[in-house]
Amino acid sequence: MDILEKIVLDKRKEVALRKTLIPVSQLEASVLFNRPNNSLAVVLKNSSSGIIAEHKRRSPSKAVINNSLSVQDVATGYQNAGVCGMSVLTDGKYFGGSLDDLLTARAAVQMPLLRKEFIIDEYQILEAKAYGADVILLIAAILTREEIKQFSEFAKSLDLDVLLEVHNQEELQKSIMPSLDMLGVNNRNLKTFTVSLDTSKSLSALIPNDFVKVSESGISNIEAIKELQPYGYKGFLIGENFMKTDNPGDSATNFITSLTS
Ligand SMILES: O=C(O)c1ccccc1NCC(=O)[C@H](O)[C@H](O)COP(=O)(O)O
Repeated sequence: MDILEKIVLDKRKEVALRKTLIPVSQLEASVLFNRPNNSLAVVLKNSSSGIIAEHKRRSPSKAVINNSLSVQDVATGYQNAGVCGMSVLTDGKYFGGSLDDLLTARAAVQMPLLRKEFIIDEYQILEAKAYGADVILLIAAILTREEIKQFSEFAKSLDLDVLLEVHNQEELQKSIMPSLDMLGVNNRNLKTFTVSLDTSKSLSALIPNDFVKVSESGISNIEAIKELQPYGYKGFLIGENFMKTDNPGDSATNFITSLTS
């Protein structure tokens, strides 16, 4: 069983339990539920840096990255750095995150927030909206084409952006549909945990121009971004490279300054 299969197995149990604790009516009554969307896709289209900075305490590939920072400080630091949006990992078991992290980030900043989660049920999309997200992630490797269609259309009906993530050509080809805003190519091989920018490069030509292209994982220097920009990438999701430092906001500031100067 690979890591995604393990995560999904646990996620099904977790979501079943969460549904018994917080009914849909309570999520829909959240003050954030009617908040207008701040579109990450629109911000990325108009940005010269395209940085989406992630809050990531730990991961299956790297164990602990940084456990000692407040989400509020990280979010404020990223916003001050001028990133286009922030990704907040909300999975607890494998990444040490939570929906409260998303809520804390939402209270601290106005920029677009991505709920980084392993979505396998519409209920999690309602949670994303209720806790202040602007964007959801759908992972093609764990969903059928029918589920991608159902979940992305449901997200659009709630005024959320949709980032669809793929790892290979097969996942990409089954996923293309008009209810997606952004197509993300994940450079991390989830069987070996190795990262290669070649994944983003080789899939770029297969992504129709209607979608904002995002490259995810393993981006640790500005040279990587300069290498990917000619392939049409407008968004770059960076986690560990910022989170492994004592001050992710300052690290993002220095990164963006070198990239845009
Ligand atoms: O990061 C992992 O080890 C991981 C393992 C299994 C599933 C997903 C995983 N990561 C989620 C992400 O997509 C990354 O956190 C994100 O792209 C940032 O990556 P990085 O800049 O390499 O921290």
